Amino acid sequence: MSNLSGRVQTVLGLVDPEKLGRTMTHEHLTMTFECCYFPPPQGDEAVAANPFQMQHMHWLRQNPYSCHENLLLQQETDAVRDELRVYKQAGGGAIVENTTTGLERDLPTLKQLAQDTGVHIIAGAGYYVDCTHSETTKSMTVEQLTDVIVSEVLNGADGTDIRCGVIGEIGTGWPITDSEKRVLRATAHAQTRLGCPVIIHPGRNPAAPAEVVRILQEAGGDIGKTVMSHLDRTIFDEGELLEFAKLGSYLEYDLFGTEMLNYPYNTDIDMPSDSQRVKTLAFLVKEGYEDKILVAHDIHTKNRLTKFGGHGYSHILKNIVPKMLTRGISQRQVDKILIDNPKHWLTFK
Ligand SMILES: CCC(=O)NCCS(=O)(=O)O
Repeated sequence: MSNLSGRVQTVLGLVDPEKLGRTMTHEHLTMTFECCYFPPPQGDEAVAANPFQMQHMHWLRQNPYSCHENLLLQQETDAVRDELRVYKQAGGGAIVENTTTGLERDLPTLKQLAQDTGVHIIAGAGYYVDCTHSETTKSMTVEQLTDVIVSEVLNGADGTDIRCGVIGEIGTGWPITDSEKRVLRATAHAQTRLGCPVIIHPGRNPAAPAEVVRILQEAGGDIGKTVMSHLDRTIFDEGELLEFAKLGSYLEYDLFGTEMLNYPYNTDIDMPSDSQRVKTLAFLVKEGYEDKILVAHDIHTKNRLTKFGGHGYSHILKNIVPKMLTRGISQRQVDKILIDNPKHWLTFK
């Protein structure tokens, strides 16, 4: 048994899982999303170049990826620090920071934020989607990728001694590329060696989550200790959702606060509203999946910070939980979703 067993690994070291409290399992505190820049609608170039004005707030919410400056969350560490203090006051205890290689992960900043705010921060190991894989990453074998991921958890990442406490978010697209498949296999191998939590970013297709699970399973991964992120923009049909849920992963609704008409990365997708998300959670609870649900905001652009008129990291605690309680989800079930499920997922075997 390793010294990680039965513990959660934060950027400040190992902690007793009981200490986490309410946990958002999919956030970003410092990163860049330049890899996913999407050109603005024709005629909107001037707004995109000068977005942070009151009269442009609605445009920015509808077109968050069409403005370079909005994608640079790493410029807002002071605002994020203030927000984490608000999150703590609102009853938050921990945050899983999902920034992996390809998104400019910054572990020293995460460590400083944890020290400054008292919020437990758990950092992510591994690689984001294919378009961010370097030539070196693309040329690595599964064994080499596994060694890197294991080392990020056991020794520290990016030349620091700051250790990651989860693998992910591991990025995959649709269809899943060869390089992404190698990273998935390495993730499963590393998970077998470490007994650690894994979290996946699936492609934007209803078949994508199950295909990822198939690849992980074939490589020996522990699906019961794996989170499937972004289900809110991926699986819409209730029957398909229940089919996927049967595979045994955690089911994460992590885009709370995101409401947009035209989702640029796949215009066939209708991004749900927060009310629709709550309805889906109530459905999953009714179907017996209360032990498998996780929630978060996945803040990854500036406009979602309260400094820029956004909902911030406390939106779920302040606004969504009261709504859940009026839609058939009990306080005990809310506590499972916010406290118990994250704790069980994050604890090393
Ligand atoms: C890095 C943040 C991220 O990948 N978020 C998911 C965005 S989306 O695929 O749901 O649009």
